[in-house]
Amino acid sequence: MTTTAAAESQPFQAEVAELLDLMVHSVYSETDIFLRELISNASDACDKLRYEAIAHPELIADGAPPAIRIAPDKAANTLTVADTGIGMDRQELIDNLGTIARSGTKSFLAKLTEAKDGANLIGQFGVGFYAAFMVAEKIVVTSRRAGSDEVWVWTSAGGSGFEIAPASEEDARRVARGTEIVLHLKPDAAKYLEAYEIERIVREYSDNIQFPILLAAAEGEPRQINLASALWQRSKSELKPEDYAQAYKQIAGAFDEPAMTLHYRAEGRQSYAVLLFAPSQKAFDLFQVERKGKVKLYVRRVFIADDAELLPAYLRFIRGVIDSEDLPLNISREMLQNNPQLAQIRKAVTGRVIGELETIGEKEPETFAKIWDAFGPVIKEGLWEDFERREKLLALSRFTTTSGENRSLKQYVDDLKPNQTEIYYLVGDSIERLKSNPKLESARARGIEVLLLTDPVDAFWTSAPLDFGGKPLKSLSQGDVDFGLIPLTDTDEKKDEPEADAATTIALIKDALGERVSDVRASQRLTASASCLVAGGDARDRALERLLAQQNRGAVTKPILEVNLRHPLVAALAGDTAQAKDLSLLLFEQAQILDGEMPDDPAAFASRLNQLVLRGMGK
Ligand SMILES: Nc1ncnc2c1ncn2[C@@H]1O[C@H](COP(=O)(O)OP(=O)(O)OP(=O)(O)O)[C@@H](O)[C@H]1O
Repeated sequence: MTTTAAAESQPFQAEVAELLDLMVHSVYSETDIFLRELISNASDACDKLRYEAIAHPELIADGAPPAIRIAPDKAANTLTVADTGIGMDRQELIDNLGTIARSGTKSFLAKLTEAKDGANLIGQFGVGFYAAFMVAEKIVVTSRRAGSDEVWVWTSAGGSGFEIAPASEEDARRVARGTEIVLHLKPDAAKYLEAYEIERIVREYSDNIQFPILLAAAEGEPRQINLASALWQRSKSELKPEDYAQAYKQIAGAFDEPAMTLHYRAEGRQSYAVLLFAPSQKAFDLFQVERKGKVKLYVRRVFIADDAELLPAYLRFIRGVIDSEDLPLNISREMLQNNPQLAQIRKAVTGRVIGELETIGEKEPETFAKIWDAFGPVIKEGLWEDFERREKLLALSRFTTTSGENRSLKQYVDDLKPNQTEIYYLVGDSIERLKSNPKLESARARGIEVLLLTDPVDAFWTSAPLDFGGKPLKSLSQGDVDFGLIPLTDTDEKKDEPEADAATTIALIKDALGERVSDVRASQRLTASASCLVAGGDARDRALERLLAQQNRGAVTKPILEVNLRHPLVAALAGDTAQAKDLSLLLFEQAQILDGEMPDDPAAFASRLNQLVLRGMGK
């Protein structure tokens, strides 16, 4: 019995209350995961104790090895999961089991509300401990922080809050170190009291937990039901794909299958074991500002840190473990950043990951397409950040182009048109919009492939001068393009239409547009449309400018208006000086709209258009 005299009620943080409400009232098919989450927390707690004990060996002076104990009690209808790990003091119980200290919680909850089966999302987000409320109507957590005399009891039946109280003597005696979690099961969760069910779940989800998991059923001695070895230390030959899949799910807390598994041991100047995975599904927090990595650092099987920046930020979707034989165990988390040995490991492992992705790209294009689909926009951040590996990352990249999907630059270069010396691209918001962009017309008439780039990061990496295989990348909305030497394939291009008089027409338009543009010139890009806007040769691409302007970073420079001298509207302009100003403005505004921009004065645009239409109708 716990003493209730000093019990204190505390409310849950609003997000927790909302989450619990969702868990209790929605029917999730995969309730089994609650056990995985509790075991994973228990294992983390054992990891943390081992780490703290390096500097404070007195914490484990009792000699009790870290372990996890699962005890079903049919008579009491309770399931207990206990560990001899780090434990929690009063404040930690309040903070850790009453709040969710994670950015993105709000948007996650909104998604969870919409989703039919939230289990997958729960896995992505890791609601962790709270998953236990799917099967329990009441949870009692008794915990002793390692080295402390105090033991505290946290009790909650879900709802809006929990109680916190000091433990009774009896409870305190029982919990010598670590955390004991007692689940008072809901009537429909009685199956979790069966030893075979518990064993099944542990085998399925938690076999690779490093610490022994003991099952203490009513009859007989407690027995170990997991393998309790660090999988990454085992040799590849004894492991099956299922073992890896399970290790991935357990290490990453994920539900999907790994799309890439990389397991090796480096020997030489440094020895370390590497077990890394690429998920096949996107994590919800991939684009958060912190861009934190998720590869765990171990030193000789002892967990050291969750995010030791073992890979560059553009590989932050990779999950897994690196276990070093050489780093000092007492390396502080602060020292990790400047450690030269770690820098070497980082460099070598980054190279291996990229190499493995290359191999998958060549040998298993379908798997690679999955990885690229989920993480391409992240990998492309490397084109901007990792100068050293830019060439390799460009070779890895896949693009939607005017010729198809999932095209590599190698394929692009293999299919160059005669006399084509550049790789063309266009940056914009959506593939559909880009496909109808007039700037593609002349390229299309020559069968020239154009990369259609729609990820926000595309505007950035393309702003640096780049080439692939000696062919520079060139934007179709920036500077001059000259397709003159590339033969036409589309005979529709109106080569023999009469051209408007260039000098007069351009002078008229320039005069009409004044300060709106930096220049007006005859276009090489257009065949069917009348006009388009481009950036000057040394100005930023217009898509990047728009993006920066939206974030109030950098002013928008004046564009260049290109006109198609064979277009009847442009031809008409020179012959009708009375209407030249309206027609010029219309050419400018049309071009803005085609780029996804609003004309500066939409009402004036509409009225101008109406007048011209009426005139055309002879009214
Ligand atoms: N058995 C335990 N021993 C010690 N601390 C624990 C234990 N269980 C939970 N905690 C603490 O409570 C926190 C919240 O746990 P919870 O499972 O909700 O999320 P998490 O483990 O941080 O996230 P995730 O589930 O995504 O790994 C943990 O970070 C840990 O600090």
